[in-house]
Amino acid sequence: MTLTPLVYWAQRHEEIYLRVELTDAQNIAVCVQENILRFRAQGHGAKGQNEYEFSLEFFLPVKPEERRRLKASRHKEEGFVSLKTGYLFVYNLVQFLGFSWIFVNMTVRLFIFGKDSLYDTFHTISDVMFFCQLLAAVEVLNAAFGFVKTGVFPTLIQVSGRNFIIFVVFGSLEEMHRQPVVFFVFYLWSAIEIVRYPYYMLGCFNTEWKTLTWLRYTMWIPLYPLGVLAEAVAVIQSIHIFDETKLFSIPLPKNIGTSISFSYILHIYLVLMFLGLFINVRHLYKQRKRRFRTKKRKAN
Ligand SMILES: CCCCCCCCCCCCC/C=C/C(=O)SCCNC(=O)CCNC(=O)[C@H](O)C(C)(C)COP(=O)(O)OP(=O)(O)OC[C@H]1O[C@@H](n2cnc3c(N)ncnc32)[C@H](O)[C@@H]1OP(=O)(O)O
Repeated sequence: MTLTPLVYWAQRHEEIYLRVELTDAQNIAVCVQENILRFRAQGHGAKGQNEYEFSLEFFLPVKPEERRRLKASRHKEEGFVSLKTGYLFVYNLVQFLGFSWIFVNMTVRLFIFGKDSLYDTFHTISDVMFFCQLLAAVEVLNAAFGFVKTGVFPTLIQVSGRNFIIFVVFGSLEEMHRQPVVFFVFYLWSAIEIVRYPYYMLGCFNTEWKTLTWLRYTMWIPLYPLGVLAEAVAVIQSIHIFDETKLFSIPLPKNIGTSISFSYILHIYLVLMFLGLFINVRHLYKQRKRRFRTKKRKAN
């Protein structure tokens, strides 16, 4: 008589996770033909040491590339997966706490001090923002090493774009510290992150909260163009300061001229910014379509 092991089923977006309750499993045979998955192995299950098998019929055929992933997800990888999940969860939690502190602090200060709070955002918030944005560089590595299913380039654009603004435009010019534009840039950045990171945290446990998913894939529509616009204002405001202070200017040999102002780089950066905006808006639009298309299909 064939014995059937306990099989746990979990499902998210376009993936199905099956956990077969067998310890010391050996001679594992898993195959997927069209929409049927067959499993057989020897191991210790509910009826002791035995041979166990089961087959499952899916609603639709399994994509060939998904079958490969299925074969690869064996015992040895489980430890790595839980380590990766733990690492991602802690990373997302730290970022969530950092950006929540920024957002709440700025909101409370706005209510208490009104317009005056716009002028000292840099002094009250910049340390935590420096920390969170430096840490965000990890996201490029996460994408590059395949820890998360996302493109390296959009992440690189996002992280380097923000870090250029915070470290070069704001950080190096004291004259920029008291500009209200700092408030708008920091507020727009943190508004999206207090939604994005909890969304990822839930994702680490294959869980989702529909309202949060909707917010994650919708809020960028007004926030991203506004954020880039605020950053462009900051860059434009800094141009004459770089010209006057000659900070970061490139000295030239005497017979050619004095120096090349850093403001030339800023003009090029302004163009890159709108190119970056276009690339990332297109990326986020695709992610949104993918997410909501999957959902609609499931609902039908
Ligand atoms: C070569 C350098 C050139 C430099 C040029 C510079 C030009 C600069 C121009 C641009 C300047 C931008 C400045 C920024 C402004 C602002 O931020 S304004 C405020 C509004 N901003 C936003 O809305 C953008 C927020 N940021 C993002 O959304 C991301 O950073 C992103 C890279 C743009 C898109 O994220 P992405 O990861 O690709 O998409 P998701 O759908 O969220 O994720 C895909 C899947 O990956 C999983 N995942 C991702 N990260 C994590 C994680 N940390 N932990 C766990 N899981 C993660 C995620 O769950 C998804 O998986 P599934 O759910 O299974 O699909």
